[in-house]
Amino acid sequence: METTTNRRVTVVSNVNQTTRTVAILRSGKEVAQIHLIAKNKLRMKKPQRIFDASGHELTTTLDYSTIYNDALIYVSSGEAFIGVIRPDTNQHGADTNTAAEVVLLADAAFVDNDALSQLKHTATLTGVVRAVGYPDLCPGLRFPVGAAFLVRDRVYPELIGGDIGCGMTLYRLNLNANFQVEKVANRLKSLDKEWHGDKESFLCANGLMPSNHDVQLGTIGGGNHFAELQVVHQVVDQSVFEQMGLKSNDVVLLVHSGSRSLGKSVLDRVLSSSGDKRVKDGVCYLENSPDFNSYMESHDTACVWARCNRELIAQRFCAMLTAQDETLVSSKWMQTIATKLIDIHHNHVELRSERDGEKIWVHRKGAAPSDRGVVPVPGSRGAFTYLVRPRGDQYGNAFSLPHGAGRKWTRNKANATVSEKYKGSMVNVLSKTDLGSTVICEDRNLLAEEAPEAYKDIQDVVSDISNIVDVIAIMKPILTYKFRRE
Ligand SMILES: Nc1nc2c(ncn2[C@@H]2O[C@H](COP(=O)(O)O)[C@@H](O)[C@H]2O)c(=O)[nH]1
Ligand SMILES: [Mn+2]
Repeated sequence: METTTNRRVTVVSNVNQTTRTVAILRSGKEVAQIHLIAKNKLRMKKPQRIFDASGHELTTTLDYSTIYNDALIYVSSGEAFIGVIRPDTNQHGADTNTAAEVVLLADAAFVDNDALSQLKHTATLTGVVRAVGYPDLCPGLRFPVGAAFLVRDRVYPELIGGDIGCGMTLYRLNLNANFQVEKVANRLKSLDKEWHGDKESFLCANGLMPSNHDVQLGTIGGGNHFAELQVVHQVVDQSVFEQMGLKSNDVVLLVHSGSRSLGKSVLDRVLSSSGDKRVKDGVCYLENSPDFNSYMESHDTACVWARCNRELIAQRFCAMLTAQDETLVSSKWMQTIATKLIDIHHNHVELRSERDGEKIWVHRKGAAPSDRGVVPVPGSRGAFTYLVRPRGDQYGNAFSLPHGAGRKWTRNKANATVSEKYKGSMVNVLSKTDLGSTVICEDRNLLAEEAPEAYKDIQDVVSDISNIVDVIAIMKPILTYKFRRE
């Protein structure tokens, strides 16, 4: 004879967690019962996934047998669990180990399950006290991108990645928007070729020693690095916009690049010298140990180098724009052409004070700092960039924000899908965007991999952070530089 256990549960809408209803759940066919309750009582059109209060997805009969009286059951229409995911909780909601808090700040934005698993895994690493995934969360090689990690007493180089110091710099240009984009596009020569100006003086002025990575100084690099001219599409907060030194007819330059081979060599050194220590959980260095000191010195140098790289890319870009000799540009000259408004790293580690005053290492892997004023959150070359100002104390979101829209498709998927979709006309179609902007990218694969449809919807990303930021302005791309052969 079948035994029937009735349990009183509260069924909650994952997206809008104030929408909930109490119901009696009978054992057997729980999925169908919960779907019915979600449709009839929560007015959900297509309930799909079911989670417990810890964020664990309920998929097996065994999962359902552990539902206890008064449990909270979250129903989603396919999106990932929203809220604090606690690894390995028991049926009463208490942690069975000391794993950290996992926070996922995504609701409207699509989040890949592999990315979520990677995020949860980071919360099990020793010393990690909070792992926060932003709506741009996507899978990395071993650790996710679009996340920040608060870690006590140690640093994990792999939670920063190889492009140490990668970030975004925003300049206001002393040009008005009336110039002809195509004319300007023709002036832009390769920003991937070596810069033949006086590197040594440039480095020295920035406190850096020459190294064999300097052939790449001032070069943009592959992947999703870019330099982009944008105009103002909409001003949302006029007073903050003006305080930033912006006017509605301004043209801005957004540069996204990092430390090129220098940062990669730092991570490579960490991985190759770690030997057997490099287990699943990654290499970590205890605060003030010799390895920690040596890593932090290289990390800090890579961050300064990355910042200089963005500055030199901007100088070369502006020199080409104004038909100057790009080898002769200088910071002083740049100040007559442009004003730097924002300059942030989104791959780095830094020490901060937590709410309780305790010092904590904030690791960012594709996460913009939220304690330095307004930051840009770009979508793609075919989407808007939002200038957002953090609001509130920012503790819950680990002093960080999304660094972009984040990839929806892997590079392989984007390449295959986009090449198939546009076939022979791909280069022509993708050299313009739906926003009417022009794209310079002479590498077919990169053009496809970086197509706007390969990225998540930036509006979803911004709506997911609407309770922790204010939108100040929305910028529209007019010319994106990715890669030119000559
Ligand atoms: N405005 C533009 N945004 C872009 C472009 N290519 C990528 N992106 C966005 O930037 C972030 C950067 O990600 P990262 O992990 O490489 O640091 C990415 O998530 C996109 O949202 C572009 O050409 N223009
Ligand atoms: Mn980056």
